[in-house]
Order: sequence, then C-alpha cells, then structure tokens
Amino acid sequence: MLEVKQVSKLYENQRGVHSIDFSMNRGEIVGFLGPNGAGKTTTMRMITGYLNPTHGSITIDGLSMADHPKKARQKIGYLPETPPLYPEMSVRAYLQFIADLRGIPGKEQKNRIGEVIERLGLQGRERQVIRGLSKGYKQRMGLAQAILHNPDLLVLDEPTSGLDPKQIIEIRQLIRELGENHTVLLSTHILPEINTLCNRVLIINQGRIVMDGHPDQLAHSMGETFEVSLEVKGPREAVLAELRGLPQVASVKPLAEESAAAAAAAASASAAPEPQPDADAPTNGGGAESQAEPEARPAESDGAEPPTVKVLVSAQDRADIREAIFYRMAELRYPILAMKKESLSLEDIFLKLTTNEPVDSAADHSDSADTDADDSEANQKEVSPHA
Ligand SMILES: Nc1ncnc2c1ncn2[C@@H]1O[C@H](COP(=O)(O)OP(=O)(O)OP(=O)(O)O)[C@@H](O)[C@H]1O
Repeated sequence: MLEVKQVSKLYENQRGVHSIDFSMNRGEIVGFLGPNGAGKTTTMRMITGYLNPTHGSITIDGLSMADHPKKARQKIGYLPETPPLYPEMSVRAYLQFIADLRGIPGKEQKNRIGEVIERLGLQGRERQVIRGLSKGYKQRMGLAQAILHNPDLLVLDEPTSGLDPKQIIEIRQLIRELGENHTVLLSTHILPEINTLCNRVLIINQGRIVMDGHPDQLAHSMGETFEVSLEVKGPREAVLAELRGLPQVASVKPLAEESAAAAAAAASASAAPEPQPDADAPTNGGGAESQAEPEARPAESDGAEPPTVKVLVSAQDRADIREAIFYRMAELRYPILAMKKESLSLEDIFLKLTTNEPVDSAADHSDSADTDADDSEANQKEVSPHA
C-alpha cells in the first residue's frame, strides 16, 4: 500500500530525516512513535505530498508521489496536528467545500457527506458553526475531511493530542473503526495509544527508524530475558536458597523495597538464627485443607508471621520457570502471595532506543500495578522527550 524507500529530507540546519525505509500493507494500523523533533511530522508531510524529499521515493498503491502527485494524493487522507478547519463555516458547508475541492462528483456529494457525518457522530450538528464546536468535535471534523474522499491510506498526526480523557476514548474508538476499512499511519507521543490501537510500531529517533515490529515482539527481539517477580511468605534465606537451586534459574535478586525491608529485619532478628526449611515437608501442594502445621514455617512457632520475600527471578535461555517455582514453594509450604511474568514495557523499549539510559526492567517492578494501569484507555502517560 505504501512504500517509503531510502527517503531523506535535509533542512538547512542538516536536521530532518535520513534514509527512512519502510512499507505498509493494506489493513495495517501502524503507530509512529518518537520523541520531539525525531522526524515524525517531516515523514508524514512527505508521505502526504506536502513536502518533497531531498532523496528517495514514496509510492502509494503503486503510484509515485513524485511522478503522479495528484493521483497519489487522492489515495491519502491526512489529519495534520492542527485540523485544517474554517471556523466561520458550518459543519455541512465545510464538508461541502472539501468535497468540491477533492473533486467528488456533485451527485455523489450528498450521500458521501451524509455517510461521513453519521460515521463521525456529527448528526444534529450539521448547521453548527465550527468555531463553536468542542475540541473533540473539531478533531472529528478533522477526521471527517480526511476520510471524505474515501482514501485507502489515512495519515494521522497526533490525533488525540490536547483532548480530554473522554474525547481520547471516543477518537480512539473512531480510529479503530476507521482501521477496519483503511490503512492507518498515526503518530503519537502516548505509548498506551500504540498498545490499544496498533498492530505494528515504528520508532524513529534523530531522523532514523530504530525499530519496526509488533508491540509485543519488540521486547523479545531486544534480547529480553524471562523474568518473574515473586512475593513469597517464608524464611528469607531459605526462600532465596531454594529459588537459586531450581533448574534453569539464572539469578534471584531482591527487589528494591525488599532489600531495605530485609536489612531492617536482619538487624532486628540477628539474635534468633534463621531456621532452615524442611525438605521433607508434606507435598500436598500446600492446600488450605491440610491440618498439620509444617515444620518448614518455624517463624509461626513463636507466634510471629514469617517475612514476605520479594525477589526478581531470571531464567536461563528464556525458560518459563513459573511452574517449577510454584511447585517447589508449595512443597515447602511457603505461600506465593504474588507471581508476575515481567517484560519490557513499550516505554522501557522506547527509552532504551531513544536515550542512552540503561533500562533495568526490575526497576519498574515494584510498581508494576501502575504499569498495568497504562493500558487504561484514558491514560495519558506521555514519553518525556529526550531527543
Ligand atoms: N521547516 C524546517 N526547517 C528547518 N528544520 C526543520 C523544519 N521542520 C522540522 N525541522 C527539524 O527537523 C527535525 C524533525 O522535525 P519534525 O517536526 O519532523 O519532528 P517531530 O518528530 O514531528 O517532532 P514533534 O513530536 O515535536 O512534532 C527537527 O530537528 C526539527 O527542528
């Protein structure tokens, strides 16, 4: 559908984009991600024919943008960061004007405008003047003008920028629906937008594409290891020793909060030697129905609760070590309070690719609940610009 071949745009200051190379297949929704000044808008303006590349070629559905700009542009709908609206016009008058401009034949115009008004939820506002619309509805108007001529490819520059959370949800839903019939390239600073909308992400940094893939595959392709964060109730040293002894466990590291707690516990409990677990403890899986108190939980014998051990366990060869951990801890009757497979978030990957900051995936794990919350539709977690 779209071929961008070795495209560069050099501005006078030598910035811009350099040898950008990617293609898009029909039906894809591709997220275009990058810090401020990375080259997203420049690339989108070249794809839509508003800016000529210094080098390279762009073809839309086989049509060269350089050789057939008019025909190629008819296949594209473009929503720039600021929608190109005429505030004094009414909704219907504006769409009529755009229909004329795009050369939609007169007898098709009424139907087409009616379809777009319905699709974008603009019914009842046809006579309203654009100036009086909310920001969310202005954005709907921007999308309406982009799809009016029924283009194959939609190019959307930060389509939810500046909207409130409710409007963001609405516009994302619209983009999702538009993605059913259109190929979509959308730029954003908002990482959850990629996770909720896109089946592919392109990351651009300092004018170069630094990553291209499915959001879920990116972590894997970056050599991510298999890691599990774990919260276990049991004698600390025994839990650590048992985990380290499991096959395919490469390392067991206390999480940041656990290190501090362990240091405090060690100081206060130094008088009482830590008991060792009983390897012959019952193997009934630690079921609640068991009446016998296990010898492996000696901390309870003096009435005190055993400590909670929080660690990050890394596996060799990306082996899934969760079952082995579960069965061994159950055997020893050390209850697992929480176990979570950790992976680099898109935010981790983005930082790794666009800054020199080392990314320690364990660093985020203490607040992994917050990370999960990132999937919330209205979450506005933006990437801080580091370009
Ligand atoms: N007209 C111009 N003249 C000179 N330099 C420009 C021009 N337009 C963009 N640049 C430079 O080219 C680089 C890429 O800019 P571009 O606007 O494409 O980035 P962006 O990723 O869209 O950024 P943002 O997220 O802030 O919109 C930046 O260094 C910018 O300063």
